[in-house]
Amino acid sequence: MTLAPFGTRLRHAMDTRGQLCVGIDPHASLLTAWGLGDDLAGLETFSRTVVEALADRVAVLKPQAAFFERFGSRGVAVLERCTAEARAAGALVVMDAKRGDIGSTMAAYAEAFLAEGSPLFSDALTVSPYLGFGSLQPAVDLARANGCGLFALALTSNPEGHEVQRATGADGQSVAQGVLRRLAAENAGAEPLGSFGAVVGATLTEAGADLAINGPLLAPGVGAQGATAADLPRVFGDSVRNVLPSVSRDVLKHGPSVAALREAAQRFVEDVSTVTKL
Ligand SMILES: O=c1ccn([C@@H]2O[C@H](COP(=O)(O)O)[C@@H](O)[C@H]2O)c(=O)[nH]1
Repeated sequence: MTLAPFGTRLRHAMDTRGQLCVGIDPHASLLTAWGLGDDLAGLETFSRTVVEALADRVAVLKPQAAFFERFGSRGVAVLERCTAEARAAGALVVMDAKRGDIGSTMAAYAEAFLAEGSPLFSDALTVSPYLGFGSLQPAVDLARANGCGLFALALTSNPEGHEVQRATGADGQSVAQGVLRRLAAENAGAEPLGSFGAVVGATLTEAGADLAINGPLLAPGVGAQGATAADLPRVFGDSVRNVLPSVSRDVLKHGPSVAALREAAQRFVEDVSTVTKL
């Protein structure tokens, strides 16, 4: 099946369901808080419950691959089911695996997540451009061919990211600005929204970079890391309509009640809507 471009599908999802991505991060502490074991059965119940609660109503679900991989191949099998079920229920899935490598290895990573028929096929993948933006070309090509998207790490939500991302490159611009410029080039002419997004933390004091990339801006850091919806206009300025705020723990802590998970997500959707519609 040929998918419409990811940017088009994401714009529609954000306009109809609201600008929110909920992360599926099965921390050991959350499994325990939900009364589950920190084991494979707990992982399966946790991820199934989140998908049941939210996949038919939030725009995007973002499984954090690391929390599944810690259980080895059987954890990855849970991730496969979770991804397929979330997509079947209507959510877009952004796989948070932060892949980045060179040449044929990058191509293999891209095939793992962005080739139709792959067990982990996702609507978009987070990628690291810090082996050089050009090293992501196999993923850019496959994403474009298959109606998928990428989110490249530009200005991450953690303070440690600054030493690399704010460093000045040979062209006198910050390294992050260079990543944003390359994303803008990939999105040139795309309507209503390009498919090649940036990760820009909602925790930043200010962006300090031009975020007008004609693509989505995935904004982790809302909730447990301290940012709120009220911070979004300050960080994202005129690009706030293209922001996809991402919350994991601050929604997930309301489980295992399906109703409570839904209420928590809905509160974030409404908070975000208040600031993006100004
Ligand atoms: O800059 C980044 C990039 C990715 N993340 C990921 O998002 C979630 C955040 O979880 P919370 O519980 O809402 O803090 C997690 O999977 C991170 O790996 C990020 O936080 N910052």
